[in-house]
Amino acid sequence: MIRIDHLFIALDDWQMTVSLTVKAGSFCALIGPSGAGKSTILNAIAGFLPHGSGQIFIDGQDMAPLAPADRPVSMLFQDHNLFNHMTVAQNVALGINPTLKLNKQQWQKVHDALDQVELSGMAERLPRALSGGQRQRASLARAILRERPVLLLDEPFAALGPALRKDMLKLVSTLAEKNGQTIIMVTHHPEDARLAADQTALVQDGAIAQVGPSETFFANPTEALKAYMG
Ligand SMILES: Nc1ncnc2c1ncn2[C@@H]1O[C@H](COP(=O)(O)OP(=O)(O)OP(=O)(O)O)[C@@H](O)[C@H]1O
Repeated sequence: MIRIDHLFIALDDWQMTVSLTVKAGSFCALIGPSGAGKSTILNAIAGFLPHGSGQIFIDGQDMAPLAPADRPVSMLFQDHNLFNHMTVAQNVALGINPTLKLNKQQWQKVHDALDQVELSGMAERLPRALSGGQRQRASLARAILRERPVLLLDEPFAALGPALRKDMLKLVSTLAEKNGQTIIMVTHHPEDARLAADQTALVQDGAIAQVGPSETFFANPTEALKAYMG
């Protein structure tokens, strides 16, 4: 379980205070206007942002003393996930060992992960020889391979067309379920939340304006959600 408890963050003159609980193994979508603080929440969980008061717990463990690399978290961004000078397999292998010194068994894991995202035929290609969707699948393979209990997705499929985005959402949900991972995903598409998320939270002006199970969330909109949805 992820528990964010009265987390306070100040960035210049912008401030945010957030509390949010995400059940272990579930999928939470963060929606909301630009600049509301969605990415800031993910960055705080990943340890990229120092925070003031408040706490973040993952499976009961306080994240405060842990450096980003030691947190039980993998993060996937909209782009810039892959190194252009490395092959797809090498990029995925970074998830196991940043020095790329892998034994035979570990390389097998890399190829198994590529298999899971249906990229096994492209292991030796450079990222530039992949489509946008294939690149995101390679990034996803690396995130899965790291076997961290929490997967943070920051608009990972925003650049993809609607059909491909839907496919990627299904893929990420299926793989996370199989691997028992908890997901928090930032999206600008409420339909993505409806489709894939167990729980949705509306982030607005540095606070959670509405949160609940996705099936009832959109059926019972607050004024804030009505305004966001237009
Ligand atoms: N390093 C920083 N220094 C100062 N202010 C920042 C910094 N990073 C973000 N902010 C501000 O914090 C606020 C929240 O930003 P954040 O990126 O979390 O929003 P968001 O909801 O993810 O927006 P978007 O949907 O546009 O990506 C914004 O007002 C932004 O300008």
